[in-house]
Amino acid sequence: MIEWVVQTSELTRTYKSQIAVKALNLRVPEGAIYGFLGPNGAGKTTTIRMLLGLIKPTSGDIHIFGQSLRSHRTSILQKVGSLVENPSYYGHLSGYENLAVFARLLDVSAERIDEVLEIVRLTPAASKAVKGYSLGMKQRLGIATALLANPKLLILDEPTNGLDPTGIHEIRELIMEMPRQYGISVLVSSHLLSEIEQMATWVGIIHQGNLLFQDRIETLRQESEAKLYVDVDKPVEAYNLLLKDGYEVALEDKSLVLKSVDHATSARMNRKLVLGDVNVFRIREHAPSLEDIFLNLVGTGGSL
Ligand SMILES: Nc1ncnc2c1ncn2[C@@H]1O[C@H](COP(=O)(O)OP(=O)(O)OP(=O)(O)O)[C@@H](O)[C@H]1O
Repeated sequence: MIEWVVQTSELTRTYKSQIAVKALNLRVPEGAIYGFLGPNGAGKTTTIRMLLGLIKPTSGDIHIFGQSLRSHRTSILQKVGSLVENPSYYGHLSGYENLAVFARLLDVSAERIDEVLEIVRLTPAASKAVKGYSLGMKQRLGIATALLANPKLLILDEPTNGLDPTGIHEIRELIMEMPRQYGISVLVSSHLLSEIEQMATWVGIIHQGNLLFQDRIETLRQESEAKLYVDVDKPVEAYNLLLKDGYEVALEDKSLVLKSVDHATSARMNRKLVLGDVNVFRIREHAPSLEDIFLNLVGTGGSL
């Protein structure tokens, strides 16, 4: 059975008359890298802020580690590390000194500072002033801060925003290590499908406050497997003919759609249709990309 580290029920947040997040039932499995994907303005940050107790839901519930955030807020948030928007640092202090400030607040040992610097690969730059850090280094310092108190869950809101390809790669590699090496589940938001595709094990797609898809990334990939599209003059008759003959067939926009694309099946199916007095205009194979599926869900307005 899957253990859910985050479970929301009908989570909703409105701003005046605008619904930013609509009856969200988010499920983040333990050990997952959950890619929370959606175009700008979809409701990702609003959801994340609710999960971190930074804003109150208008309605609905949040359970993290199986406990209600409302009644166990402090104990839950002690085990959650987060990076939301660009964190602010003391530019004149070094990376180490900045972490030491947080470590004192969190009552964390000096050894842990060294450990998190090592994890985010900032040890060589630990004594350098943060004002000299690149944006990628600052984001890694942000993740180091989030890791200080040994969290079981890491919540990262668009951590690669504004980074160059090298910076994006470093953050991605870092995120991918979290469940495997440190037993930390991750919820990471992004508006870039390509990014989520490369690191997530689960994906939730949000658009205009609605969760349109949520499952394992493989399930999304299966949707992009090749199918056979058959255009005929009498789609309904053809559909019934194939169905009666035991084909796994569906009717989509007047085309028959079959899962199987092997030669023998398509030849047999073609013969069946022709003998059944159906004119076959075209048999074509098509495999939608993940991008097609995403755009289909959110419409072409969604940025990728
Ligand atoms: N404080 C606020 N007051 C009014 N409306 C808000 C507020 N915060 C967010 N919204 C609105 O709620 C909707 C969801 O915004 P949100 O920031 O959660 O989206 P997002 O998916 O994180 O997008 P982005 O990637 O652009 O940050 C948007 O239409 C936004 O304008």
